Amino acid sequence: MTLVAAIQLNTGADLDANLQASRTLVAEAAQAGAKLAALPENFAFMGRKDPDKLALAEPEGSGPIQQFLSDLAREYAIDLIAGTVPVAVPGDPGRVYPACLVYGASGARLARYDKIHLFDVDVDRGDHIERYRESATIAYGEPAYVVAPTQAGAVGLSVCYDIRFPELYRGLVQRGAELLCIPAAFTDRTGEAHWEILLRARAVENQCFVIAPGQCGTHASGRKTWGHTMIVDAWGQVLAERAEDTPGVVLADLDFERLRSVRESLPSLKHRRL
Ligand SMILES: O=C(O)CNC(=O)[C@H](CS)NC(=O)CCC(=O)C(=O)O
Repeated sequence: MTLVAAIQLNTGADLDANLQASRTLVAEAAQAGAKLAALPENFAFMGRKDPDKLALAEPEGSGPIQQFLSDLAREYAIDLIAGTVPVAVPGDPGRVYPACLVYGASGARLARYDKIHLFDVDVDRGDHIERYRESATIAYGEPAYVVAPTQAGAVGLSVCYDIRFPELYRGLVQRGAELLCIPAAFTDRTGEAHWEILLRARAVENQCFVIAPGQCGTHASGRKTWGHTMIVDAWGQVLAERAEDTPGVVLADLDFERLRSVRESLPSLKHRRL
């Protein structure tokens, strides 16, 4: 059994306050005995306007956000999956990579995955359309399957809108993933309709645990996110979920023997013909 934590945040436009909130909840997770904690997409910053984050872009491997993450992992001896960090795009000051970075308990960086699918979507809110054009300020990650070795096993990395592209997760499970991480800032509208069903489907079809830390509440832009941070098992059961629309820690004990018994008794991953 391995205790893991998904951290729900309501990230605002004050970097220091956001890092402080992340620290407090990672500390709470570590004190509860979690071996791994996962922070949501954009945990460090959500500004009034999409381009505001460009000012925080850090070169790969250095900068205050990455230093904070490395220190935090080491200080609490916990593996840390950092939703997304704005990493500079060489030669393009107008966009950042949405990088999901993983740190080990020693503070060393274990993996980097850049979000592949960008949310260029018009969300129909009944009386008006809410327009998202993520690719205007975000650079596409190069398609890749990234599996990070952690204290909670092999973790397949993805971010938010990626959840709608099941082929990514099939590739991750074929490369050994037993836990799928989906840090998110889902819209309240699409979240209500699709969040739980998509998370549980990815868990069932890939026979993996799913850990999905989300943003919640209203942000500086006026947009609302869905919250409902959850951890799901390989049978599709929700092991733990945050019901409150406020920041907090969601904990679950992952039983990897049970995962293996699910894969043995219902060997759908071995029955694939395509
Ligand atoms: O709203 C914000 O400011 C923050 N949101 C995000 O950073 C990202 C990119 S816009 N959100 C998603 O990918 C939502 C996906 C989603 O909601 C879906 O697939 O339905």
